Amino acid sequence: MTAATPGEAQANAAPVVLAADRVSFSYGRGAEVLHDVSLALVPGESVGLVGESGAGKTSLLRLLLGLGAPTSGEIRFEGHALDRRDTRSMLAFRRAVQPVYQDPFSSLDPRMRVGDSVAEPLRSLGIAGGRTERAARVTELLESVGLPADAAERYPDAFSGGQRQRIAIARALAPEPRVILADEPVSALDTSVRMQVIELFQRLARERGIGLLLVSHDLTIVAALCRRIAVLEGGIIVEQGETRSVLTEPRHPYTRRLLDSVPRLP
Ligand SMILES: Nc1ncnc2c1ncn2[C@@H]1O[C@H](COP(=O)(O)OP(=O)(O)OP(=O)(O)O)[C@@H](O)[C@H]1O
Repeated sequence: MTAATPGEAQANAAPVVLAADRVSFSYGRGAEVLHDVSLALVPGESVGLVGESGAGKTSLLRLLLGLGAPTSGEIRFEGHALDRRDTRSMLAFRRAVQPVYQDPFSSLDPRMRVGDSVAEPLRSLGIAGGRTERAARVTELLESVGLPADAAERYPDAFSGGQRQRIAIARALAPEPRVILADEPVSALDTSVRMQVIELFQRLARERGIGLLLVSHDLTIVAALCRRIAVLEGGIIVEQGETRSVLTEPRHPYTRRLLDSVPRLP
C-alpha cells in the first residue's frame, strides 16, 4: 500500500463539489450525445475524462459549466441541482467552477492588458476589492503560475503559448475556485512545454485543494496527472476508477483500444 498524498487524503474525506448525476443530453432534437453519465468532483482530486473525438467530452464539460441543461438527470453543485432562477447560488457556482480552454491564443482578449484579463473575473463576479487590492491579487496570481509581476502591464501577444496558458490559469484561479474544468488545456502547446503546464495544474490542485477535471485525448497526460479516470465512448462512461488500475487492467474493450493506440506510457 502506498501513502496517500495530502491531496488524496483530502480528496478521500472531502464532500463532492460538482457532479453529473445520471445526465443525458442531446442538442435540440438531435440524437443523444450523452447517456446516463455520472461523475463526481471533490476538492484536491484530479479526474481525467478521456475518449475519442465525438465521444461527448466537451458536451459534458459544457453542462458541468452550466452552459446548457441536461435533457434528463442533474448537474449538482454542493449537493443541489443547478437552478438558474436562483441567482445567489448561481453566483456562488460561477465563482467556484472555472474553465480553462484549449487555445490560449483565442481565450485571451488581445486588446486587454494581461493584468486586466486576470482581474476580469474579480469584477464580473462581484468579488470585493478596490484598484490597489485587485492589483496586489493579480501580482500574487501571476507569481503563483510562474510569471513575473510586470506581465500584468503587457498584452497577450508578448507571450508564448505556454505563458498564455499560464495567464489563463491565473485568471481561472482569481475567484478562488473549488473546481477547474480544463478542456484539452495543453494540446495546442508545444510538446516541450506541455509537461510544465501539467505540473503547474498538479501543484495548484494539491496546494489549493482544487478539484480538476481534465478533458484529454492524451492518456499519457492523464496518467501523469489524474488519480481517477473516466472513459467516455459514444456518450457513455464505459469505465471509471483509479487511473492506475484502469490503465493497468482495463476491463472494457474500448479502454484497451485506447491504450493500444498509445505508443508508450511512462
Ligand atoms: N453544437 C452542436 N450541435 C449539434 N451537435 C453537436 C454540437 N456540438 C457537438 N455536437 C455533437 O455531439 C457529439 C459529441 O461532441 P463533443 O464535442 O462533445 O465530443 P468530444 O469528445 O469533445 O470531441 P472532440 O475531442 O473532437 O472535441 C458529436 O457527435 C458532435 O458532432
